[in-house]
Amino acid sequence: MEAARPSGTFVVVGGGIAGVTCAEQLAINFPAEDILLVTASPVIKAVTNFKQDLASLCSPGYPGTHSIDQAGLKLKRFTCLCFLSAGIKAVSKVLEEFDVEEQPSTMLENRFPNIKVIGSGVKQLKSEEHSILTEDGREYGYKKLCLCAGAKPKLICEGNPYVLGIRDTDSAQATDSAFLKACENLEFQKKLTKARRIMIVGNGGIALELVYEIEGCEVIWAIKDKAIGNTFFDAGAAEFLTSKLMSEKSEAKTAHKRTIYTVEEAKKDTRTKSEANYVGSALGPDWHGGLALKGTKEFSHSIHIEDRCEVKKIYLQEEFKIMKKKSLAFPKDHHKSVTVDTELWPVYVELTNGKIYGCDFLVSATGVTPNIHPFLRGNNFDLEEDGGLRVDEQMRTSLPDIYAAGDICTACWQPSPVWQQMRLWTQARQMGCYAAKCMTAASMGHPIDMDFSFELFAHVTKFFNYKVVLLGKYNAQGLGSDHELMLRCTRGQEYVKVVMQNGRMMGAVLIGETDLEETFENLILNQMDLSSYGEDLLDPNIDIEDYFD
Ligand SMILES: Cc1cc2nc3c(=O)[nH]c(=O)nc-3n(C[C@H](O)[C@H](O)[C@H](O)COP(=O)(O)OP(=O)(O)OC[C@H]3O[C@@H](n4cnc5c(N)ncnc54)[C@H](O)[C@@H]3O)c2cc1C
Ligand SMILES: NC(=O)C1=CN([C@@H]2O[C@H](COP(=O)(O)OP(=O)(O)OC[C@H]3O[C@@H](n4cnc5c(N)ncnc54)[C@H](OP(=O)(O)O)[C@@H]3O)[C@@H](O)[C@H]2O)C=CC1
Repeated sequence: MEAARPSGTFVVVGGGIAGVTCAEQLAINFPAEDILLVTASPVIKAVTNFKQDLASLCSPGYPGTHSIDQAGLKLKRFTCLCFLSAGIKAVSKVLEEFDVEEQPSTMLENRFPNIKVIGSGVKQLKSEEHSILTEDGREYGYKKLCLCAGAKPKLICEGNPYVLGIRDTDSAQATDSAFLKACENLEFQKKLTKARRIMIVGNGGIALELVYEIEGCEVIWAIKDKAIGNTFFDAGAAEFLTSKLMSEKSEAKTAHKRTIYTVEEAKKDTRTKSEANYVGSALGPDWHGGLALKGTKEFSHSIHIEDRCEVKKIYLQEEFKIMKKKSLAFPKDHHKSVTVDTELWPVYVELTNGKIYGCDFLVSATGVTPNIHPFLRGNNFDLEEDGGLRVDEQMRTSLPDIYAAGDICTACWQPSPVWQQMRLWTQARQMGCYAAKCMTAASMGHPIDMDFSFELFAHVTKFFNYKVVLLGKYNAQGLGSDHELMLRCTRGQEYVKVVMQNGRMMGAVLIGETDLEETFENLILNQMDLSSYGEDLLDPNIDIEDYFD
């Protein structure tokens, strides 16, 4: 084994958006120092085309005019909101727009000559010795380390080849490369092309996107809740979206937010790595954009929702046949629902509502677990209940000189009343950038204020081809019963909900082209007393922007 480098280096683990943003910010702050980015994935994720004058305050320092065709990569366009406080009480707001690009790591090194990408997974962290061991047998010392190793799908059932999770690009995209054989169980797209019926379990972001995108394959969608999309929506918004889901998909649907970049090119450039230990980045926005999510059948949409239920048991075909023979094993009702279905299926799923469905495979879209094992084992980190590394208001973990950002960490500071952590692209970028600033401040002995990004929760995405903006306590999270809601809804067009508490706006859900986001962001941030405006706030005949100018 090679000797550890002299400690004195900043090391970042993870080539996802949190790690790359962190490394870039460190490279800018310390142009004369080597920044090591150690990553298990063959591509890194970078934010490009950061368009906005004040962006440098929170961007990783991109020139802003990155060529779209660079290296022939397709881009993922992503729009998000960024709030800039001027260091004084007044907070101004600027719409931030950027692209997310998966790139070979050499592109990052070319842009930032003081970043060195180590294409090998971290096998072990030796926190007491301030060093990490990589899969390729090297050891690197660090003076400050930032862990950005992301998260992995939390599956309803581990080790079952018929239960797929969706995380890295490879798990969603089929290719026949030897490299991917290790990920065979995760080749979602390949399996889908042969599928007649699948079951999707879970009610969050991935499930919402999948049920809308999948064509030519029956989808049984099993959700714990009464309404769809519980992580993002209340029952009203869910109903607004369900009607869209159940209607035939429009032509416009095919205009994706962004296109997925195929990693094949990057893989040709890949350094030696342990295939079995490969851990990819989360796909992020528009991950399904370039995938053919089509099953064997000719129809477009066939979705059946089973609500208020969970998966009770999964039977392989042979197991199921035996069970069926011993008919006593199933209550009468079960038997009925199975015998109606004369087709044979590779796998059968028994739900807690008593129904059994045969299908080709299941997608477990049931959330994520921070990636803390196995490489952090043996280090005494404080963990939060969700399995994340606890970080304080300066992104520090409980161990000296170790920071964390993105999906791997759990924010444990006292948050602003209108911010909460969600494991999202935007927050991964903001945390990565802020962690680098904290590492810099600590190295230089300077104090640092909490970044403005954490003043207000703001997420922009698309579901069922509607623009969706979520602001603040959009689902009245943590407000108890002490709040009221105001709604405006035009079926098929827009759904607007605001959450009010003591006359102040605490959150909002905006579905469709409402044009309200800027005004509402301001109202949530400045906590103006809006009691006197009453329902005028959502009156479509009043130009609310003028009102508050
Ligand atoms: C299918 C899907 C769709 C999504 N869609 C959206 C969306 O539309 N909008 C949105 O805001 N968010 C979305 N997300 C969430 C978003 O992608 C994540 O929150 C974000 O990518 C997290 O970034 P990260 O850098 O923390 O982690 P990741 O992107 O997961 O990166 C982790 C990095 O760590 C590396 N790594 C892991 N273990 C090791 C190790 N031992 N040694 C070295 N390197 C290691 C990995 O190779 C990877 O490079 C989606 C997620 C998924 C899975
Ligand atoms: N457009 C966007 O913004 C997108 C964002 N993402 C992000 O990517 C990450 C992964 O997405 P996803 O996997 O959908 O995770 P989410 O956290 O969004 O959703 C997980 C869902 O699974 C449910 N669930 C958890 N355990 C079970 C179980 N055992 N049985 C049945 N249901 C269960 C959860 O219910 P409960 O909440 O009650 O536990 C929740 O509805 C998330 O951070 C998500 O925010 C993903 C896709 C798109």
